[in-house]
Amino acid sequence: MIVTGGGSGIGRCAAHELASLGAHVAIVGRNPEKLETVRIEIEEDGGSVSTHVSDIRDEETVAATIATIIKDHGRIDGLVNNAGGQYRAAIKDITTKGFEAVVRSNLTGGFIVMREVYNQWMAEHGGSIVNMIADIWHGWPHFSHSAAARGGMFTLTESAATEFAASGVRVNSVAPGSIASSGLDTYDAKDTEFIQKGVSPHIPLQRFGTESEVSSAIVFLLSPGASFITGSCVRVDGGAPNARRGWWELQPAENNTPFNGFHRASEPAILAAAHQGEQR
Ligand SMILES: CCCCC/C=C/C(=O)SCCNC(=O)CCNC(=O)[C@H](O)C(C)(C)COP(=O)(O)OP(=O)(O)OC[C@H]1O[C@@H](n2cnc3c(N)ncnc32)[C@H](O)[C@@H]1OP(=O)(O)O
Ligand SMILES: NC(=O)C1=CN([C@@H]2O[C@H](COP(=O)(O)OP(=O)(O)OC[C@H]3O[C@@H](n4cnc5c(N)ncnc54)[C@H](OP(=O)(O)O)[C@@H]3O)[C@@H](O)[C@H]2O)C=CC1
Repeated sequence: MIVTGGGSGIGRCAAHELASLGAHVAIVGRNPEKLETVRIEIEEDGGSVSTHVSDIRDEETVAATIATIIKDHGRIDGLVNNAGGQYRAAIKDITTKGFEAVVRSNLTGGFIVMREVYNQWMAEHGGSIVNMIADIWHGWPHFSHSAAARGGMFTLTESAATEFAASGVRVNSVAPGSIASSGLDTYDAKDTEFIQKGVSPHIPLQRFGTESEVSSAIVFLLSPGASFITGSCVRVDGGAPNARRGWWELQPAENNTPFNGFHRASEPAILAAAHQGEQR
């Protein structure tokens, strides 16, 4: 199994879960120290793991990395195309260079990895691919570059599912909403406040999700349990896109307690609690 972005957050969690189920996990990322830390963790737990330093935007390195994984481990049954990220900015402030950096990170890079895995292995042998996107439905203000890229990845997933089906390759996407992953630590206090005040009040399940809640969707889609699922998107978002004006009047009274003008899910304690659940 390959997990890009396996050195932290959701990717790290998925790598742990896949290794605990008996898979060899090849984790890919730019930062060798992060990968090394996860390698040690997985090996301490008795799992099998290899680390591969590669920027998913660098076509040559990606092609070489996939070739190395096949040479060393003999097969690629699954790909978790998870690496990515973005910074917060209004459209008016996004430079062309910044827009392209985010699109390359969240669309072009994932495309390159998926194409190489398919061409070098899965076209002949089958497999399963999970592409990570985000809660982009109805747009993603202040993250528009990422929304544009993830929207592309959503339809790329649908196209690939049809093109690759005859080769026995399933391709699905997972769309996390607000997840209390280590990835949120890459945002500064102003961004975190924006996320808490602007986003969490609109989550019907009243909290951020956890890394393991996203991982379990990924692992399910990779598994034979999902053998008739391809071209689908599993949302892991606490119902956020379905919340509409007036939705919280439907909540039991004890859940319906706005916090400083915002819903109680915006309390830092809630975020901290979700984080705490993910500590090893
Ligand atoms: C409500 C939202 C809830 C949050 C939900 C989402 C959560 C997550 O996704 S968690 C994952 C978070 N992790 C990350 O985002 C880390 C990965 N991100 C990055 O690596 C960068 O953001 C990247 C995608 C832009 C890629 O960075 P890099 O390859 O290192 O690119 P450069 O640093 O060379 O930047 C190129 C260009 O991009 C512009 N830019 C980059 N960062 C910023 C910034 N913080 N603010 C404004 N502009 C930025 C900028 O134009 C850069 O060019 P230069 O100015 O010439 O450096
Ligand atoms: N947490 C959330 O709320 C949400 C997360 N997502 C997405 O889920 C995925 C996982 O995020 P999460 O675990 O939260 O955050 P993290 O920042 O912890 O994970 C992102 C990983 O991607 C790797 N990465 C980023 N860019 C590249 C690149 N160009 N080449 C190789 N590796 C790269 C990083 O490793 P390194 O630094 O070593 O390169 C890092 O390990 C990301 O795509 C993220 O945007 C989507 C919606 C919501």
